[in-house]
Amino acid sequence: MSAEGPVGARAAGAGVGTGRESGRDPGRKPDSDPGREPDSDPGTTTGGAPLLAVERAVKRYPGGQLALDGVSLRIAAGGATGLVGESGSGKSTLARLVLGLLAPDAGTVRFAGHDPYRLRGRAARAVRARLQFVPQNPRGSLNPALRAGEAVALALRVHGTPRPERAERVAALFRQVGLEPELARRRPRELSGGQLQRVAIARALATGPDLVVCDEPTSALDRGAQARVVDLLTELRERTGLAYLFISHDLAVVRHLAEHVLVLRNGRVVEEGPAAALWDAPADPYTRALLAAATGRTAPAAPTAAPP
Ligand SMILES: Nc1ncnc2c1ncn2[C@@H]1O[C@H](COP(=O)(O)OP(=O)(O)OP(=O)(O)O)[C@@H](O)[C@H]1O
Repeated sequence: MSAEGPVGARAAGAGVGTGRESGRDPGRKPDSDPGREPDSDPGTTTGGAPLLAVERAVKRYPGGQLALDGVSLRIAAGGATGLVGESGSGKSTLARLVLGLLAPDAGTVRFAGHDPYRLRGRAARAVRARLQFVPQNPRGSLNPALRAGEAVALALRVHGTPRPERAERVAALFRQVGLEPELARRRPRELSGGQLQRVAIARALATGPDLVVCDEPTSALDRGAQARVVDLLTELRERTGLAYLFISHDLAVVRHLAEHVLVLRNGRVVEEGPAAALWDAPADPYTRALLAAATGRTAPAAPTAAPP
């Protein structure tokens, strides 16, 4: 999905805040966080329901393109699910549904019990603070006229952090993503791709989200920066207990970040399962092709029940 597209545009505005709505410090572990009350917080789980539930979602674009054809997925609080598939398989369309930028033609999307597309006003702002987005291309999603720190401060402002607290919070968020706070003074053109992606992650974390949708967050980076961003995302999840929907065409990257993986082809899930199982013994020929593309090796076919 293009970062300049509707998700990037809206999430840049919506994906901002203080975490005040949920009373959390995004840098804390869940068990040390007095604000995290899974049972009393209707959004973290809803009577045991998953944090995110997409049920049999169908989306056809004007002009007839069937982008999603009955896709279901669930992510529990703190879980990490990967979505892989080649270009055009429907990954970004699913991200747009989850972020409430598109409505499904059939099926349902529920985040913390809410339909993200139908939310309006204060409720929308409070829920969106908990549902964040990291785009593919941070250079396209960050306003070139704003300093990096201003972009994060804007996120804090939209979600109600009082002005006197913002500079300190920006510095804390920069440190949290492994950036020297001094870099907050630079504009996007003065930062590397990896640094920019960390700024985009800091901006997403500013609201204290429960779920971050990452759409190909490393594909614009070189191998080294890619690995460092994957490590950062892993560490942030361990530290804060947030959940990820991690979208990529690259099974190798997804394997490191996700426990559960769905393989999407032409808008349908052709295979899903634990990341390690898909990696070791993919059942579907399409998954095997994705694996071969990611690694250069030909995976063994998964054992079948009985020979024909
Ligand atoms: N706004 C649109 N109008 C019409 N068709 C669209 C639109 N956006 C996407 N499509 C089509 O829907 C299908 C799924 O597109 P989508 O962007 O979800 O795929 P993707 O897996 O994210 O691809 P990529 O990895 O290239 O971003 C494609 O066939 C695409 O051409």
